[in-house]
Amino acid sequence: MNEEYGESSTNDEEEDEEHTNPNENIFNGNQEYLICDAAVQDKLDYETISKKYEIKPENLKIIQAIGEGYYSDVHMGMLSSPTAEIPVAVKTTKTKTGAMNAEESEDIRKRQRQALREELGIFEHLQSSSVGGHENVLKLLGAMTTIRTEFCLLTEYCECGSMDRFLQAKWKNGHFVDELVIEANGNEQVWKV
Ligand SMILES: Nc1ncnc2c1ncn2[C@@H]1O[C@H](COP(=O)(O)OP(=O)(O)OP(=O)(O)O)[C@@H](O)[C@H]1O
Repeated sequence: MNEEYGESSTNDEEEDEEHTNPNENIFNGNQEYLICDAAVQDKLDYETISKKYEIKPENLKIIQAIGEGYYSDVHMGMLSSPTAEIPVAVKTTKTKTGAMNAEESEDIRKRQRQALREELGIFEHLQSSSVGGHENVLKLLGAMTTIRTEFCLLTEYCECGSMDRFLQAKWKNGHFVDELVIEANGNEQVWKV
């Protein structure tokens, strides 16, 4: 998405509400847009990181929560493209900040957005042709960086979840060794589970 947003009202109470239903909190049409006279630091909070990856909110449908990290909640969603619906993992700031008050809550969310912004930068770099990209590197499929309440990054959805848990489960079941095979891939040999 690469739109110029006009001024809109900012409701601090709304922003600091702790929601119990994750799907209610994100992408619920409750958007906050760029305030033109915001401090420079605040403006940075809304700047488009990458025009190439920016998507429109209406093209993303959140389906269900699938995990959480230290800085983020992760949902499975469907991204609409002109030709297809693509399953994606959607990483957002956390629904519950655990903050004691509104100010603290916004501070925490700012740090979470910063962490996601940095992650997005790394992802973008890894996709680039100069680095080469790789079939085993998670693909970045989109991002929303200009709407504070909908800040998120979208990657391809991995049906088996996180690799560490997947491998640990295999190890515990004793399946790990049996399922490892080497496949010839041109001149290279690649491990396949
Ligand atoms: N692309 C994906 N496909 C499927 N599940 C995912 C995907 N990305 C994340 N998850 C799920 O969400 C969980 C947390 O995501 P992730 O591992 O990215 O967080 P983290 O790196 O630990 O968090 P943070 O960056 O906030 O510290 C994972 O353990 C996994 O279950």
